[in-house]
Amino acid sequence: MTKLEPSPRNKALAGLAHWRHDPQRDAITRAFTFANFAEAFAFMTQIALVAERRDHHPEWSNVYNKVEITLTTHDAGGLTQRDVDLAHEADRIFQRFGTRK
Ligand SMILES: C[C@H](O)[C@H](O)[C@H]1CNC2=NC(N)=NC(=O)C2=N1
Repeated sequence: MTKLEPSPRNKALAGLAHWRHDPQRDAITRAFTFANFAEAFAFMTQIALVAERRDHHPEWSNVYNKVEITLTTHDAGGLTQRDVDLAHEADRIFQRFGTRK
């Protein structure tokens, strides 16, 4: 998997409104907020299963009801389609949590 060139990358970023791109690392980050820790951890569990199935894993942190996810492809040294796909999957999973504040 090769790094996305600027033009396709910017096109992909336009479809990921809640994610911010760090050009230094060529990584994308989004913070997710939930009603409580149980919801946040349930979200993480679902992401973890997808990540393991795809062999593509997030950098993330959790503080109580917040989960911050950073996606980049370590093998490629930057953003690839795998990150874009996982970001969309995270957005889709998040939509199923109706209890967020
Ligand atoms: C050996 C294994 O397939 C690789 O190390 C995978 C695992 N998960 C990964 N996850 C991410 N985000 N980037 C990678 O380059 C990556 N590589």
